[in-house]
Formats: sequence, structure tokens, C-alpha cells
Amino acid sequence: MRLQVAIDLLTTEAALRLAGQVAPYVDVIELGTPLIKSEGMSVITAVKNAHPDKTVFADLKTADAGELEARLAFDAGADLVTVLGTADDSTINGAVVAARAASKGVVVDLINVTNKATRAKEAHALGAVFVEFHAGLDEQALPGYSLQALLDAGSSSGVPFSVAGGVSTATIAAVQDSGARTAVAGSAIYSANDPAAAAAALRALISRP
Ligand SMILES: O=C([C@H](O)CO)[C@H](O)[C@H](O)COP(=O)(O)O
Repeated sequence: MRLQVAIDLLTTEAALRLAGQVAPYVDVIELGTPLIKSEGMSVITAVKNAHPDKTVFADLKTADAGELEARLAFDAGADLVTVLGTADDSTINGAVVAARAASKGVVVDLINVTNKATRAKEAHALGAVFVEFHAGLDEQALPGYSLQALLDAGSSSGVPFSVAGGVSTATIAAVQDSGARTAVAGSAIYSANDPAAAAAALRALISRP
């Protein structure tokens, strides 16, 4: 299982610092939506230039103009971009067109999708390389939030998937057991006193490739 760090910081300088600290332990470096909104596409270029060996994931959460937004991120150096599962199929299609032209990939983010397993199958059929079973920061803050529901939905979907929604050392084993191809960890790493140690601890709990 791959480990993805989600960088939800607000400056390129801070993102480069964190990426440098955790790069030895992660496979994928995600530039979070707030970071890209704060700094623009240039943060993608800066991180890709600093870490050309890593998969750079631009969490655009595109809702419209899929081809245009995806192309902007691919041109800046992204390897993967996200499109919302709540977007129209034509938006996902457009992003997939841009991805195929650039030999890169689209990930469909199921944040706020009601029937995640069904939409996951549709997104995969539309050309997403995998789907992200995701509970966002706001949903995680609601009473009764359960990561396990995401894992169960992912397992039942039958398509390649990642999981994001408060992944930590307490839950990463369950993420792996669900069959996820990638575990996404944001605050468990960037909010830690020692982000490198936090990423190393997560990595140490992953036992399958
Ligand atoms: O995608 C995310 C969120 O929508 C804010 O951009 C997070 O990066 C994702 O949820 C992972 O972060 P944690 O939930 O803090 O692990």
C-alpha cells in the first residue's frame, strides 16, 4: 500500500519544508486544495522540481471545466489531479482527456457523495485511475464520524481506491486491511511535532507493497 502525505499548509515555503522532511517515507506528495488556492499552480511546479521521483498529486477538487483545470495542473508538473465525484460525468471525461494527452491520471474524489460504491464504479468506468474514499475535514468534525464506514464502502466498490479522512497510526492497519491501494494522511503528519517521525511511523505500519 502506498503512503500519501496531504499537505494542507498555505505557503510554498512551508510545503517544500514539509515535503523535504517526509519524502523518504512517502510515495505520493499531495498539494492540498487550500494550498493550491493560496499559492496557485506554481506550488505544483516547485514541489515537482524538488521531488521529481515522487508522484505529485494536485488536489484540485475540480467541479467544472475538467479538461481546462486538469491541463493547467499537468502543465505545472502534476502527475495526478482530483475531480469531484459530485461533478457531471462530462467534467470527469474532460479531465480524463487532458490526462491521456499528458500520460497522467485523474482521481475522482468521493467527498460528499452519498452512494460512494456506485459512483466509484461509474468514475472508474469513465477513466479515473482510482477513486478516493474521502471524508473531508468538515465531515470528520461531525459527531459520529467513522472511518470504518469509508473502508467498508471502499472494499465493496470493486475498483482501485485510496482512503482519506483522518488516517493515523491508530487506523492505518485497518486502511490496509480494507484493500486500499493508498492511505492518505494529512493532519497526522503536518500537525505532528516531528513530521518526519510521524511519516516514518505510518510507513512502518504498512506491510504490503
Ligand atoms: O483533502 C483533504 C481536505 O479536503 C482538505 O484539503 C485532506 O487533505 C484529506 O482529508 C487528508 O487530510 P486528513 O484528513 O487531515 O488526514
